[in-house]
Amino acid sequence: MESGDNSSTAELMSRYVSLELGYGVPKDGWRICLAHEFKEKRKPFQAKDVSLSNIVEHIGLGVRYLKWWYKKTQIEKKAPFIDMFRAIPLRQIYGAPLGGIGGGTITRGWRGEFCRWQLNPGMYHYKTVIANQFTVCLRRGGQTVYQQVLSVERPPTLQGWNWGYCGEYAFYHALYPRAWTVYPLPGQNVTLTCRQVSPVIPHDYQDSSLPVAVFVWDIENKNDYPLDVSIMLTMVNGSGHKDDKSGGHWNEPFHLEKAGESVSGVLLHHCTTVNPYTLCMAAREQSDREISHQTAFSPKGTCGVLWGDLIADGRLDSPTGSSPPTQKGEKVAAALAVGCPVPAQGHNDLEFSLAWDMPNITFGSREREHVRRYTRFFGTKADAAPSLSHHALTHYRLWERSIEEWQRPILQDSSLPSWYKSALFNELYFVVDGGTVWTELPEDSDVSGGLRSEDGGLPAQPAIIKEYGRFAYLEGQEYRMYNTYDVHFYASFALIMLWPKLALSLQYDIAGSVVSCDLTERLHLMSGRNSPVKVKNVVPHDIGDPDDEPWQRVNAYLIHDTADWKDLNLKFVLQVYRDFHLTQDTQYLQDMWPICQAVMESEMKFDTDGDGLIENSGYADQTYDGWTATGPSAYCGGLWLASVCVMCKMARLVNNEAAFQRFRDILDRGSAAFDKLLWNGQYYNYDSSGQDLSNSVMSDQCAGQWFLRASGLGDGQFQAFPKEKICSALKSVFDLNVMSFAGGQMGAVNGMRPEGVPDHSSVQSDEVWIGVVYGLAAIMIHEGMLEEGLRTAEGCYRTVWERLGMAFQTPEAYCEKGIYRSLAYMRPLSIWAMQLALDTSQPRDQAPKTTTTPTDQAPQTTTTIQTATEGEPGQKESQDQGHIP
Ligand SMILES: CC(C)CCC[C@@H](C)[C@H]1CC[C@H]2[C@@H]3CC=C4C[C@@H](O[C@@H]5O[C@H](CO)[C@@H](O)[C@H](O)[C@H]5O)CC[C@]4(C)[C@H]3CC[C@]12C
Repeated sequence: MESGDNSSTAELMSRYVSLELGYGVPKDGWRICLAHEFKEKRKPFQAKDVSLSNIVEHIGLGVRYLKWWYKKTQIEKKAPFIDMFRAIPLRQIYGAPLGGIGGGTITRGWRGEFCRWQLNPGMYHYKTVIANQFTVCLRRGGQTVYQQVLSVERPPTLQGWNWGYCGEYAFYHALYPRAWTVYPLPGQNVTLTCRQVSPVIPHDYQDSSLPVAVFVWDIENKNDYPLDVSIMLTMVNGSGHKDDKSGGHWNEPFHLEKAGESVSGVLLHHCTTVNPYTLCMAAREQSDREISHQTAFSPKGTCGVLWGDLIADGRLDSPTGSSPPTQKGEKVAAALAVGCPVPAQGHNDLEFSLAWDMPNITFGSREREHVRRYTRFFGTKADAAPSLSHHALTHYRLWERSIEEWQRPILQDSSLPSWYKSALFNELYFVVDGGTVWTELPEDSDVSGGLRSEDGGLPAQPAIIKEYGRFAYLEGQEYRMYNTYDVHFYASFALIMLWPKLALSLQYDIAGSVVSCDLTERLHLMSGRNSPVKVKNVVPHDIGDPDDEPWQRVNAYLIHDTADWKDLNLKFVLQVYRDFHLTQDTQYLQDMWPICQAVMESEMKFDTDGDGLIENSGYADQTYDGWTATGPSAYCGGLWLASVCVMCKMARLVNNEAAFQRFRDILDRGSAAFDKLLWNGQYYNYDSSGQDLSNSVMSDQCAGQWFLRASGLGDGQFQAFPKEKICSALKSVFDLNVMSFAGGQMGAVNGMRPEGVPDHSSVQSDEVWIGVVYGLAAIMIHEGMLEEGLRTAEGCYRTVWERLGMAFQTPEAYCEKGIYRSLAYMRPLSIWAMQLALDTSQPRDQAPKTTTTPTDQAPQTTTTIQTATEGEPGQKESQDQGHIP
């Protein structure tokens, strides 16, 4: 296996002309020269990309969607949860987002721009605010010798500033949740390294919730004379939205001293009627640092006055007091400068923080007010920006230590390739930048669906949600539904391994929704039929649209009636047991067991012929919602058998012998039917319809086995599939879907014909789903096919991050040529399943121990996974065998 392989990084860095490597920049990560241009420019999937036969098949949906879209956008004046007519065009600009989990995000581009905003929960606004910049000022002997905006842009506005930093001199390096930009200053013998740190810390449920980030500027002076160096941060009050001009915004300087540490800066009060917030830039006071500010300036025209102010003496001179509120139509900005001396041939550094305090939020319906998680530590009064900044500036070194301890075992593992290390950490951006919200559970809310624990239901306020809050993230920035469950199945590995309490909290919410119903009838666009929004005892598709009232109104998705989807209930059962296996939380298992029984009972109706195996219903009734399955299928049938298998396991754990016997019998009969109806000697057929394409090779055919393995099952007593058949199926997928597709360089196509041509029969069978590919790679690793697994996943990483310029916006899908679908998508978080597979399948003394503890009671940084596989008794295994009282 290659280690430290950077062949394609070489392409991304080919225009870099300097030899400088910056200060403290790690070896592994995603690295790109600021002058790089991606050659390939892909387009979003549109109706015109649909083949004639698929147009004919989807004509009804197309017409119904158009009517629905018109009503939504033109009459209700709302944004559709999926806007098929206004896909986000590809901008190959994004870098690591700023901020912790669930407090809103501001994404910076890899060239330093502030360009993607999610301050209103779940709602994205893509706009580069050009006045938001860092500027450097170098002074020698009391004279300014160099002043430069650290941006390669040359905008038509702000002409009084010195733009156009030469991109060939600088590079960006992301290893999320940190990122570095290295700027050698041409002709100055000075190199600046900006390190961006966000508090995204596994097993930490406090600082990880904070809406803050820190920028540490390291200044290296290679001259044999000293310099005075100032860095200025300019920020507009707002996000480039039309609200910025709505009037009433105002700024004020602040100073806060606490526990012997002082910070000062500027507060930018953004006084909108909906979700007002305060943005705050600050710096820590130290003896040889000079902090100065400009409370307010107008970010239009040349802005030469501000520029001249800094150039004069390396500091800013502001009028005292706060600025008057803006007039309608007017924008305001503020600036903060920090300066320090840098000795000859020496170093110094400057620290800035950026915080945004929006403690109370409403979603699109404006029906309820929610409070964000961080208010537990910083209050709900909307006055927390100074203390958030103080906390960030005095704690970021601790955060970094925790991040380093967590990442170190993986980064130092020389058996792992460099691209994988980048993929693993950088894909994690979506936990934060997935429109994520993390709120407190309101005192009056009842997640039990009305059936109280004393009646055998869930607690109204489950302890996990009470203590750790409520968590939701979008299916994708373009597919605006929270916690889309069929997709979360893949992505959930990141949460359960890194923030297991959030994973369990989400499960309690889903469980609550299972026992609830909303019998309002509505039109489902694919079938054209009316049916209820949500019926009882089935898992919802999603927990709602942030532009409506999530948790309150679930199932924003109305393409299909998902009450009849075959995968959702099974994915709940599989996650429950995997989560229990990884956390050993017996209360969780006890609470979820009746819900698992209920959803399995609902699922039984899909076994219409009583052979122990469920059947698909002849439409796209599962996560591949554009790919029809008829009769027993490899995907849903496999998930079913795996679920029945874990029901056996859980029945044993809860000491329910009758349930064990029942599920054991189903497993025996179902396995035989699965084998008979789907096994073709080499792999499991896509479905058993007997139609022309039913023997397509599906890359995801072993998803059930994947979850069994991730749960320490799949062998011995709790086995659902013969090992040799799984291995043969994976080999077929590798040979056909991976190696016979796009020269083996783009991951695995969803569906492949046995003769080696992609299955073009549906709009999704010839797509590559990046999250599915990472999951497939995980199964391969579990089954001992490490080389193949890495090779498979590498194709996706290199395609997305190095070829297509989709860093920090990994899409759901791409085709071999030309198009992609749904940018910034949840599913690719499944890369963490690869890490789980590596952790559990490597010899124990060499395994990088990186994931979760069984109890996870206290915030931790580095952790150890303690799992054992079935038939390989260990301490954990003996725990699993024990009954739960
Ligand atoms: C008459 C016209 C000229 C032709 C119109 C054809 C189109 C109406 C359809 C062709 C392709 C369809 C889309 C394919 C994929 C979709 C994704 C889906 O949402 C989520 O997708 C995930 C899979 O990627 C799934 O796992 C999640 O659970 C879903 O939430 C929503 C539908 C659609 C956009 C689909 C809609 C119709 C077409 C554009």
